Amino acid sequence: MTEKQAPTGAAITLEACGKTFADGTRALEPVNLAITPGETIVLLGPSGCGKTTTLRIIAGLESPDRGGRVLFDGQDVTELPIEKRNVGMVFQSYALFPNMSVIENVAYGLRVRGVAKAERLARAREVLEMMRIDQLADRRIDQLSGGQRQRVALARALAVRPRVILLDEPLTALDAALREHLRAEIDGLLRRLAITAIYVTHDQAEALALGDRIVVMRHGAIAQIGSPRDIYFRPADEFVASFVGVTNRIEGAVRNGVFESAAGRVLLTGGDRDTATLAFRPETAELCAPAEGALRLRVDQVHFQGARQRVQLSAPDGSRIIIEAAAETELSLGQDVGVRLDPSRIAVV
Ligand SMILES: Nc1ncnc2c1ncn2[C@@H]1O[C@H](COP(=O)(O)OP(=O)(O)OP(=O)(O)O)[C@@H](O)[C@H]1O
Repeated sequence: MTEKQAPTGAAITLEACGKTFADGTRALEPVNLAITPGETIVLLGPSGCGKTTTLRIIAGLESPDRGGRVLFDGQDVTELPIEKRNVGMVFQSYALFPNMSVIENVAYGLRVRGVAKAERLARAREVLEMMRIDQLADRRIDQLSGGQRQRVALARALAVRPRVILLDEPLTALDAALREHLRAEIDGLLRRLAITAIYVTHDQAEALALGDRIVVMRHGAIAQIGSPRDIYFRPADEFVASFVGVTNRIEGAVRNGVFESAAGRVLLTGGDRDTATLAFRPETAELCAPAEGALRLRVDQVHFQGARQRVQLSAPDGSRIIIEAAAETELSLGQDVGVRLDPSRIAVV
């Protein structure tokens, strides 16, 4: 991540914004959220948790239930329609005009705003150059690849110089390699422009890479708001822990300051408990000889990933543990191994 410039984006505040649809579906519990100018906020959560509804309320495509308010830079915009809010939007499906050229698509928002032709084409070209796709200016949309289309969609959203850009799963339709590439590009662009951005995704890797802060949502409510590190290393509850990456869990009990389970014993600093769950991330554990580890487990599966390998282990009681190991470590299925844990990176819940 590079540092952002002095912000040019709007501060956005949601006050008690809930949403009940006409058919009675309660999509959103009253949500409070304060987004600072220039910040990139990621709304993360499983399908149906209310991410898109939140985004549409900010855009002005949906109004919140009575009592809810949306503020841009302190000004109440709750009653303002989308075209008066100066927001840019990018969707998963490109929503470009197929019969117009790239530059006409990018200039479209300026045309709607009554900007004269010469100026709107100049501004559209400027955005295309900034995104390094000016060589595509005269192509038709159906002559573009998926990645190019999504760049054009982003250029079109930025051309109107919005105070906030709203992105709803913009990379979902693209293949994995392209997704990662474009994600890095979007990150660089948002930071360079210091625009306020709200990005909806159900992909945790995308959220961790892009967000200044992440809002984890569940059943129409906010489960946790925090920096990517907060969310990853200090999840507020089981739901956040399991949604954001793989977490290993071992059931056991704590006696005399020692966590005891079928997989092994771990020295702890906390108090005793009859039932306890030890939780840790795959990359915080280390393989070692069976006699040297806190846990003793059996190798069930090995997935070679290039620089690393992901190893699935099992305990005598059947519980499964995933860890990451250096690719050079040779492992055979059924082999007994030890696992060393970093005491500062385990949680007992
Ligand atoms: N116009 C509508 N009428 C009735 N229910 C709706 C409407 N739009 C959305 N919903 C419901 O509101 C809930 C939240 O939907 P929303 O689209 O905000 O979820 P989401 O988190 O964006 O999900 P996804 O990741 O699948 O897009 C869902 O149960 C959905 O079915």
